[in-house]
Amino acid sequence: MTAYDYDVLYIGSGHGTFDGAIPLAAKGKKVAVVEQDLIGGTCPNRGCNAKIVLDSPVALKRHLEEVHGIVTGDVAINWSENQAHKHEVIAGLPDFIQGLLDSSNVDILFGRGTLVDNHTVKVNGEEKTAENIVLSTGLRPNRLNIPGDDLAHDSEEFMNLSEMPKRVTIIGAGYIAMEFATMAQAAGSEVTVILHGDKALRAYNQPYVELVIKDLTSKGVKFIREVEVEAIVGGANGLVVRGSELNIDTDWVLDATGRIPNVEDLGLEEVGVKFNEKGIEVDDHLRTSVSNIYASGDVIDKVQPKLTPTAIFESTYLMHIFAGETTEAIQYPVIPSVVFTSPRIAKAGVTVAEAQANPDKYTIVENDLAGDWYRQVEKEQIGHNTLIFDADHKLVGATEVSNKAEDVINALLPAIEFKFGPAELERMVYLFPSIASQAWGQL
Ligand SMILES: Cc1cc2nc3c(=O)[nH]c(=O)nc-3n(C[C@H](O)[C@H](O)[C@H](O)COP(=O)(O)OP(=O)(O)OC[C@H]3O[C@@H](n4cnc5c(N)ncnc54)[C@H](O)[C@@H]3O)c2cc1C
Ligand SMILES: NC(=O)c1ccc[n+]([C@@H]2O[C@H](COP(=O)([O-])OP(=O)(O)OC[C@H]3O[C@@H](n4cnc5c(N)ncnc54)[C@H](O)[C@@H]3O)[C@@H](O)[C@H]2O)c1
Repeated sequence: MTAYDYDVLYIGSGHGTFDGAIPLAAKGKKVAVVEQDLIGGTCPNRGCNAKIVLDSPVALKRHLEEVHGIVTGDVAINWSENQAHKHEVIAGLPDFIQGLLDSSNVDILFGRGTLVDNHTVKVNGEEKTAENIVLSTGLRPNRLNIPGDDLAHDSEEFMNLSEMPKRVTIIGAGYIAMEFATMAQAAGSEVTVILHGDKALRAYNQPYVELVIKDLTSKGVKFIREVEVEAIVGGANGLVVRGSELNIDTDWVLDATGRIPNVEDLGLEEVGVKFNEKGIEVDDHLRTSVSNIYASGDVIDKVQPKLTPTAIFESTYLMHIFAGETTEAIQYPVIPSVVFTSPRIAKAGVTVAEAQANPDKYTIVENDLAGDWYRQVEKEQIGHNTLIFDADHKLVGATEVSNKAEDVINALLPAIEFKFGPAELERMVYLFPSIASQAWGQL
């Protein structure tokens, strides 16, 4: 029998790796993680955690504006203090995650990993062998291929801004564009969002997306639809974003046109691992076209949303595979998602579009939450949800736009995932008064 250096070697140290690698090593397997940058990857360092700290005063500001009169006085966000606070909260996360890896005896190999053959990875000129290899290299920002694209910035640079620029122009209308437009506006910038189509956040219920756009527009954000950006040029007074019949003077440009998989210079072609522009191709066991090489997290070409909960589920599934605890194919649970605009839009399960396309299978119930006494407590101005039931009147999908949409969708998730009927619903008792109790009361 061949002796390898490791049972499992992961390339990349994000959620696609560490949530599984730590318990796997704790079960006695010999595990290594290769990382070329900060331990923990995107989510803790330049994604979810960083973003939610910066967003916290934005959500608070909205709340204070809604109860204005009850609470008096002007509210303004001090961006440099917000930035310093973010740094305080997240700076220790790589060491914290490294501590968890160390204490489970996971070897961390700092440097860029490349495949040499199906059992060998080269890091800093040194070759390490493993019985199984997991590719968990994540995504990086797409850059528009236009003249002056080097004058634009990405989401990481936005989240490191020590001062918020006076005028911010955002290209794209996905998660990053909408969340960062919300933050920049609340921090005092004049914000313009350029859409190349006519819709933002395509995966979400469009009437709710339009409510958020209307709200941002009322605060001064400009949304310009159906424009192809052609160039970014330096002007006498900052920058100019040029598009079809459009010239926008601005100080700072965010390229938020999506994220692309890290598949280059990894040795994939040489070893025979198949991939395409959406990521690495895997089977229903997350195995690539080379049988002992797996993929996990955002780098996979998949239909599930490329989010942290998906990456955690995949790395945990692989842990069970490598520990010999399952040979079953991966069965994804219902994966919820949320856009941290203000108000938020969250969803889980069957979408409104799917339900509308299949009226024989689903019943759609729309709720205007303005009449809900609990929502009036905080004088919330925007609140709607849509619940989708199957033929047995079991909840199969939900979406909400409100300040606490993520909490409502989280509260409803067990009913969707486990297909609760009346007996189970009756036994779920929530604290009262609370948002979960109100949400549950709708079922
Ligand atoms: C601005 C932003 C906000 C986000 N907000 C949310 C949110 O609110 N909620 C949510 O669920 N998701 C959010 N996401 C998505 C979330 O961050 C990702 O889904 C998650 O981080 C994916 O984890 P991963 O392990 O697959 O990839 P990553 O965390 O990207 O990790 C990949 C790692 O691999 C390393 N690497 C790559 N190539 C090599 C190599 N050859 N050798 C060594 N190391 C290598 C990289 O340095 C990186 O550390 C956000 C993303 C961004 C960009
Ligand atoms: N709350 C969250 O969970 C959250 C927040 C931020 C990011 N993320 C994750 O990060 C990833 C990246 O987010 P994102 O917002 O960059 O991507 P996205 O795919 O959500 O949005 C990309 C946007 O860019 C537009 N676009 C594409 N090409 C363009 C072009 N040439 N010109 C103009 N517009 C163009 C698209 O129409 C779309 O509106 C997503 O996969 C998401 O899962 C999640």
